[in-house]
Amino acid sequence: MKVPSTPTAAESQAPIQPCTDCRQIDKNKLSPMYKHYVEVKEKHPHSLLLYRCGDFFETFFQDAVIVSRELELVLTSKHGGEIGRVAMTGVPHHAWERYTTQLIEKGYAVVICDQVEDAAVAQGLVKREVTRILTPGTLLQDGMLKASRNNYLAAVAIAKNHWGLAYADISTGEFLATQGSNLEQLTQEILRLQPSEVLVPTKAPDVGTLFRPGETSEHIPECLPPSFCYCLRSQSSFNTSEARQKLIQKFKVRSLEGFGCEDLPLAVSAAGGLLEYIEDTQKESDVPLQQLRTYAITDYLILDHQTRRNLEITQTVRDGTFIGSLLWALDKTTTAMGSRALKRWFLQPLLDIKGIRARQDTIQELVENSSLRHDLRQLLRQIYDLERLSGRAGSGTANARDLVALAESMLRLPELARLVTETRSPYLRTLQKFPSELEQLGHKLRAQLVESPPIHLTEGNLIRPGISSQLDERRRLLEEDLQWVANFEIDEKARTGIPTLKVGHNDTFGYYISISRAKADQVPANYIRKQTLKNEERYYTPELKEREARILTAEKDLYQLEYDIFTELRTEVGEQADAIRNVSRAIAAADVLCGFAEVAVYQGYCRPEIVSGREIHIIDGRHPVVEKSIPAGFFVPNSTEIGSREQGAESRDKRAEGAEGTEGERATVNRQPSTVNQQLPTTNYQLPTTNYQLPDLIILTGPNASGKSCYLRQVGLIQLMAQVGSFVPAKSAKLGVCDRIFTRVGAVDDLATGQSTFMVEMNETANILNHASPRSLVLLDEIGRGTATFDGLSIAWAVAEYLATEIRARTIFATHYHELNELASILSNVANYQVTVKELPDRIIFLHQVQPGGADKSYGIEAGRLAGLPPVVIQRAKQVMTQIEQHSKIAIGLRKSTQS
Ligand SMILES: Nc1ncnc2c1ncn2[C@@H]1O[C@H](COP(=O)(O)OP(=O)(O)OP(=O)(O)O)[C@@H](O)[C@H]1O
Repeated sequence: MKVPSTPTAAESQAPIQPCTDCRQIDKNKLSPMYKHYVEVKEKHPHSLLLYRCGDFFETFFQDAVIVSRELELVLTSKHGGEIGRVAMTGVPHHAWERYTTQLIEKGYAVVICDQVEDAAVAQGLVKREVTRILTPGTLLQDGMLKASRNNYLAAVAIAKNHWGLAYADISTGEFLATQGSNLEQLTQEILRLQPSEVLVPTKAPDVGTLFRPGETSEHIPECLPPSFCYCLRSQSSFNTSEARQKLIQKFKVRSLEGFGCEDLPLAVSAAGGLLEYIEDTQKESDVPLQQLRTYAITDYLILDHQTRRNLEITQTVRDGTFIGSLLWALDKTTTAMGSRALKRWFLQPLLDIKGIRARQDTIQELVENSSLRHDLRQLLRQIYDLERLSGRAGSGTANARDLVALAESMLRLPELARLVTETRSPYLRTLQKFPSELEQLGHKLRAQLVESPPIHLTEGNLIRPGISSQLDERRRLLEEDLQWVANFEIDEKARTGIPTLKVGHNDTFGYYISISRAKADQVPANYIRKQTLKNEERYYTPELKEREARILTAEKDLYQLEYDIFTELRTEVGEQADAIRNVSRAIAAADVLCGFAEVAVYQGYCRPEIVSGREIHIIDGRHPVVEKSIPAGFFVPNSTEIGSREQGAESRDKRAEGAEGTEGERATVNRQPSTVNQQLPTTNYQLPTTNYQLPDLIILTGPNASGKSCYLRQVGLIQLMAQVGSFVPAKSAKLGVCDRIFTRVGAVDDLATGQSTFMVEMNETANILNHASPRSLVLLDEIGRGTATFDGLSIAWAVAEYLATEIRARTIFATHYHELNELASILSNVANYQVTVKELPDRIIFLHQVQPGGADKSYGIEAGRLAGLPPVVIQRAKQVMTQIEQHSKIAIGLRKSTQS
């Protein structure tokens, strides 16, 4: 048991509560180590400072309070000089990465202040320096990053309604920038990227503050969603001309024209601000970034945050899990690079038909050539994360295991090239050639590094024999000394006649002669006692001590030499980082396409024909996730036909090109409901007189749980997958390229912004009506259900009418308002479809078949019965329904219309 030490005079006068804030204290009242701690902390007031003390990284004062709370560690205290006790908590030095990762995931920045000299030889206070600054967006360490996810650092520059955005993943080197003129777009872009940290320029004095997700500040512009980490940066680092200069210097170019951002001042400003931050945080390492790429948001299919969420691309809506998401069903990649690329592709689907076809051609070749696909997947499995490994080499943070993994992967490249020699498709052809220097480098690394090196770089055992004569010579001398120690044991056993005598070693006491206590009286006179244990006495002799000193020095020199050879190799790899990353991009793409081909074969997907028209023509489509989640053969396929190119659109195009066209082509048609139902509204819109081959808008009705939402999402997912380049779950498909996909599916209260379910629904609907075009695909599920029935029906009617006539977006509108079926008789580009059920006397059977025509019942009460509502409630609901059906005006109207 540890006996508490008697307090010194200073301690007994000190306040009982330990000091938990070092900002206001007199530093001169601190002992030297704490004084140094406070000085370092003053330079990094917004980060948690982990300060190396022996075998621990300690935190003190306010940081100790935070760290103990966040990591659930015991908060203790320690005497800190005249000031008295200081709050303290710490983590073992070998586990710092694990604890730091937890802190960073919680949105903190961490500064590591390590010992930079050997404590054993230090004169006075051990020298310590800041060796790393870790923030959520600037991580490079393998253990801190998720292999299948990019870790983006973003920077924004906002000027009134205009904005610039730059983002980089410093672990993979991607660096991109864009500019726009609508702040809502910036919000959506941030939501798409899900950055780990966003830099915001500010004039406020509190530069450096890191706001954790959910924390608010007047300095964070309102358009930036609160769920991210924001770091305030000085405005000066975002100054456009300085930013421009910084980019020019970094990439050694004359102008930014080649990057496509010479005329995008806000994009340049954000990119410059981002670069400066990387330089500030990565003090010792020069992070290799790829050249800046500029993009426009409109270069890709636009999916807003709600749509990505509703289509459950990366996680499910219900519980936010990966299992059950689209990527769960489709990710058959075998490398971390491929898995990240797949995610990126889904967040930026293509508009360019040629680009889509290039991906399709590759998948097709891999589908047709199954042995190639199989061999390729086998080979890719042996390739490590070249993208991140080369980044770590370039920034000087790679360890020897990283370089061995790099070497093994680079040595697979010739095999990869041989495998694809005969291939025709674009993505495989790029693998046919790779720079020969990479293979040579792979050979060199394999020849020089041992097969399984340790993680630490300063403990030797990194370099193979025969690489450096100097190294070999030192190893030989060290070996001799170690042999001397072994012989010394044998000799001493013989000399003393103690057969159990042993020569041992530990880090604290060095070499010693161990003798059991029973034989202690037999030790020779020249043995000097070193340590007494329960059953053992430990001794040394002057000659053993001398040998120990020699061994220590030899080891130190040897390790240093190995380290130097290693860092030379690492620098050489770093110089090839760009070339390695080019290869890794090609490998990642091939991996994604191989995975798509694999899914296509095993799930029976087809190659969709991508056309320039507006049609969405799917024969026997399936929902890729639902079909995987239910027993094979149980999913009922359904077809979809919407959005043919009507002649009116052609004449509109001609008008746009300057040809004649008159309003005469338009007429008010079918403005009365076809039935004589005066309860239903007429339309105020005009439609082209020409006949539509396919409807633009489908009203989809059907009972609860019949499969409406599933069908709706299935169409969205098929379109999305097709624009990513994947094959799709259908018998066949002919799809026009969409500019945007919108979904409005089952809203939930947005408690964070204080919006009700209905307001969320209306906001989302307004967004769709304000941005959709005839090229968009709009999927609406139960619009208007969050308010009173008649308000809801009226809104649903007006929204459907507006989409079909004013916007003419391809739309599927699932609803329980059967009254909307009337629209089809008023508007020629609207059609009714229903999901069918079979009605038996005592129950209904879900057929999940989508067929022409409108449903007239929702069987909601039946759904309630199946869900287990008490029979008395079901009975009462039936009575109420009968009453409503008899007396509701709309119901009366509908009855009249069917009778007439
Ligand atoms: N085509 C299909 N084949 C087989 N099962 C299906 C099909 N479509 C849907 N299902 C199953 O039916 C369930 C209910 O489907 P869904 O949620 O789409 O119904 P819904 O009509 O939207 O219901 P509600 O109107 O109550 O929201 C799904 O979870 C799925 O398991």
